Amino acid sequence: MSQEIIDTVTQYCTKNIPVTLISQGAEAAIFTTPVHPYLQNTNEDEVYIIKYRPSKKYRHPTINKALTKHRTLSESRILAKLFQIKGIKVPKLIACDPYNGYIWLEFLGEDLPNGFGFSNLKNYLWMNATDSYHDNVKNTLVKVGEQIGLLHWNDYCHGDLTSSNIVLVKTESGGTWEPHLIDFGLSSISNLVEDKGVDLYVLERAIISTHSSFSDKYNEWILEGYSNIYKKHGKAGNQRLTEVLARFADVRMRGRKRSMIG
Ligand SMILES: Nc1ncnc2c1ncn2[C@@H]1O[C@H](COP(=O)(O)OP(=O)(O)OP(=O)(O)O)[C@@H](O)[C@H]1O
Repeated sequence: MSQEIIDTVTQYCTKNIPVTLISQGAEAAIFTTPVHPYLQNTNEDEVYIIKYRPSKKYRHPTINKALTKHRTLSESRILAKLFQIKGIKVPKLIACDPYNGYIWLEFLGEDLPNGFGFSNLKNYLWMNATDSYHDNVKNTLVKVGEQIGLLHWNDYCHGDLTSSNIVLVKTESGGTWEPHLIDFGLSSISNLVEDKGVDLYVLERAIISTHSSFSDKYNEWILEGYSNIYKKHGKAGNQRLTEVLARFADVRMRGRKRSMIG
């Protein structure tokens, strides 16, 4: 399966654009390339992301085409709009070919020291497991909450908010990390508290499942950052925050009941 996808992408990109597969999920295959699609590269160390949505064998070709186009366009539109919103950090959209299912993006993140892997939130928390309550960890998690708060305040919902979909980028000074959100394949524009509550619940579950010993504190810090954003908007902000948090508690309760009943 993988080789077939690599061949398709290699052929599409031509030999002028070398690609390396770095991840293959349920929806898409992710490649890196040193080549920008329409600018002359000035820096040989540049890396870009190519996200390709392969067609599914079990789907009718017409449905495949329609879904590929719809999902590729939807993710690109949301990324382009989010990039315009002050404070929200997402990868830059560089190019999009909705008919063939390709998105070209800015590459974010780096390898963490000591073999802890790529700098997503999940690996970062593993890296800090021996000093979990350090101020740096708190600052990072509060900033994660702020990113989600900004997203929700602007009525966007992520739809797949796991700790792997939060990439940490080192600040210029090198001492701290700036969380960026990636993978908007399931995202939507939504003012429903239900969608926001589900986003918060999905991330809470992701943190509990991979970092259970410290998850209470971690989730508290994320909510602290989230609340900071809403509280900046005075009475209206506080009211909307109360509604989202109430629904979040409700979603959590439903989740518990479901796992008890099975
Ligand atoms: N802009 C980016 N910069 C750096 N790495 C990225 C970027 N976009 C994606 N990746 C890497 O590729 C992985 C998969 O990307 P993404 O989540 O967008 O694809 P996906 O197919 O929807 O994934 P999945 O099906 O696993 O949810 C990410 O977890 C990340 O490691």
